[in-house]
Amino acid sequence: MDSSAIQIPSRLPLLLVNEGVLLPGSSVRAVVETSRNLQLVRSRLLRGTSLRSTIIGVVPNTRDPDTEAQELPRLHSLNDNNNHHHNCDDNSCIGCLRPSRGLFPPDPDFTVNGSKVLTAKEAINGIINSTTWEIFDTKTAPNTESVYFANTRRLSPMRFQSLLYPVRSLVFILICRIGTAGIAVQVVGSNWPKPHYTLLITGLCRFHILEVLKEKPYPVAEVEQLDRLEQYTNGSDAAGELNVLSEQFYEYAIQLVELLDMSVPVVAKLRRMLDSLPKETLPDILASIIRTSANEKLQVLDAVGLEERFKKTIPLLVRQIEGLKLLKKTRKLKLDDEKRVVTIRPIRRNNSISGKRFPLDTAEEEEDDDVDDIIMLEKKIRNANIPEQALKVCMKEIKRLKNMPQSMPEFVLTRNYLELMVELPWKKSTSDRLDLHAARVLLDNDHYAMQELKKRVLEYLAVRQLKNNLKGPILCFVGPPGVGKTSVGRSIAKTLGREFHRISLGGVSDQSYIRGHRRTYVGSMPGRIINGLKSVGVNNPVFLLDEIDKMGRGLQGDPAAALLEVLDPEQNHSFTDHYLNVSFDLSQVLFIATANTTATIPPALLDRMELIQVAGYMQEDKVEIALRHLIPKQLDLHGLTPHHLQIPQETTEDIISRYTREAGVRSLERKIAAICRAVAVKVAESQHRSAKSSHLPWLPLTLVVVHTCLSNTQELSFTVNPLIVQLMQLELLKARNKIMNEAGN
Ligand SMILES: Nc1ncnc2c1ncn2[C@@H]1O[C@H](COP(=O)(O)OP(=O)(O)OP(=O)(O)O)[C@@H](O)[C@H]1O
Repeated sequence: MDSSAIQIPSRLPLLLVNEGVLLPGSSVRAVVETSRNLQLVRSRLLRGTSLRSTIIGVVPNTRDPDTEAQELPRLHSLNDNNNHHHNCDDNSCIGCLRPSRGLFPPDPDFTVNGSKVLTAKEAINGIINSTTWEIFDTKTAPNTESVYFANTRRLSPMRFQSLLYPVRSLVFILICRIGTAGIAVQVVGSNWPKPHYTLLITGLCRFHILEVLKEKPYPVAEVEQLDRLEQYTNGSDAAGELNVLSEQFYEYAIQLVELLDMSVPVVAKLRRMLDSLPKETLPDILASIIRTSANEKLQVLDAVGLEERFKKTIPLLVRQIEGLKLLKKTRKLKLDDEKRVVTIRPIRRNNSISGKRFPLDTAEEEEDDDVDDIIMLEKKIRNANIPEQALKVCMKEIKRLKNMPQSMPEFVLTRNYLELMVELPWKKSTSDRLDLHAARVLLDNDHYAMQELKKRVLEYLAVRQLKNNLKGPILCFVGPPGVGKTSVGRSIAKTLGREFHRISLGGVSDQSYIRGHRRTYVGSMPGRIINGLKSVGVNNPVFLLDEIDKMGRGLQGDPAAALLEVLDPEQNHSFTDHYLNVSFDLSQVLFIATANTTATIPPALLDRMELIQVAGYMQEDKVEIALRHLIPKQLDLHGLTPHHLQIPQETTEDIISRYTREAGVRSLERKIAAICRAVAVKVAESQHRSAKSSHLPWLPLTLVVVHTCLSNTQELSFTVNPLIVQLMQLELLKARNKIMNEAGN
């Protein structure tokens, strides 16, 4: 920005900023939430209509008081006698430099000259170096009139010295009165958590406060614009040195840019700026770009003289260049080390991958890892036995992935898709164990009764044994809840030695549940069939489509229609999931469906299935099922053994007749589980005692217990290990009484 062309108003409203330093030619965001600053935004920036009204003076390192009642920090402490920060009786002391930037509290980190008492020479050198200090003769004339050298920057060093030498007992006070005039290019307001504005301000030029005109509702000051071109070009003495400095600075700036990655747009822009902008503006711009502390920026801001500004920024620039060089070197060493150690990863960067390098941060490392990952993924795809058509699609996607920046959301989507493709069991299957005799034994062991169903299942298995690739009917078990339809499905998988996967269809009303979403959807996923195949890891599992009669039909398509394709042996060898978008052969999958009724199954679906009715059980069947299957199963599930709990046949009958009313045995199983839980608690409590009293003989004790674990308080009899009885205090009492009575009789 050519500051010579800028003419700022002579009166500027002041924005007091405690954090951040705005340098001419750069932009900062400032949060405005204090009283005077808020007033400035509201009455000046938001109301003003002209371009001039958007120009404000930004005074750095100055805290605006929270309320208007509090006093404004001194922006211009010309008449301050008390600022002398120590009582100096030393005759050799001609003055003190207060290391504050003039405003309160003093900034302890500001160490231009330190807070020490200066010798005359030091003081003069200090003053000559800085063009922004004020000199007070505190003893002779402590008032504003005494500010004789207020605007010292215009004085040549020689003249300055001659003015200083005759003066004794001076106090030098460094006052921050340099600010940056800036244009507020954006104002964003919010009321949460409290009213505040965020301003985006672009710096125009430095200014110098001459006088604060008013303090309320916001400070306005008479200012003098500082950055003017004639200041740079005039003064032929300095021009030679200035030229050298500016050339030197330019070279360093070029060096810095060369260390950065030109493919990053901001860097390319900076490179162009270096050539097109007047060299005088570069220190400010670069100081705001490179890594500098707030204090360093303040020092650059204070350096009104161009020579001084170059001198202040060159070391900062050099420091940044050295830092970048070191970073590059260490990164290179690290890469070399990796190459040496990991010999199995010879290709670190595929030529076809457009390398986007960000040497300033860790992006490069991350990207390298990513490139490795993609190469690994490609390898996995090639080894995954994927059919030709699907492989083509995968390779196309891999190609896209390589050219895609990893920050793109699609990168993750494509990667997930490819990982699914790798994981799918395209050609992986288990070999069937088709031994009819063993199958019969297994089915009998797992399930009592169900003769009709078992017969049909065995027939089905027999046909499969004879004809291996049977495009068989889909079995559908229909019967009331809890009659063992699901568990027979599981047994069939076990008999065949296949993986088992249950897909619950109850309440499903969206066809994407079966067939997946198209990948264009946000959060798209494959359907349950493909998901199931991925989780079992083989292409010939037993899929149990549970509750097929309870599918709904919603706005998102009919899931039953999607199932038609899945269940039709003529079609399902090329089932296409929307997410996958390539066909998958489902012909090896054994589908079994279950339903409570056929009334709600769509006819087209019904037509594709062979129905096997499973009737409800009689009381005797239930007792047998409980004794043979449910009680041992529940004991096992609760970590109990018959040593802990025995439920006699009469009790089981009692539970069935008094506590359950159902066609199946699910409720019966729940009651048995409730009893097991109650006993399990006692067993757990007795564990520490059991070690001591394990020698106790088993007593065949019939105990009458009122089991609260059952829903009402009918009396049931169980045979429980006396060890547990000991802990069931109430019950124990009753048991003792009973034994006593029996003994008495
Ligand atoms: N004949 C049987 N032999 C052994 N256990 C059985 C028998 N019938 C049912 N069960 C048991 O009953 C419980 C419930 O069975 P399952 O969940 O298979 O019922 P379902 O008919 O699928 O019910 P729903 O229609 O509600 O899904 C299971 O623990 C199962 O082992």
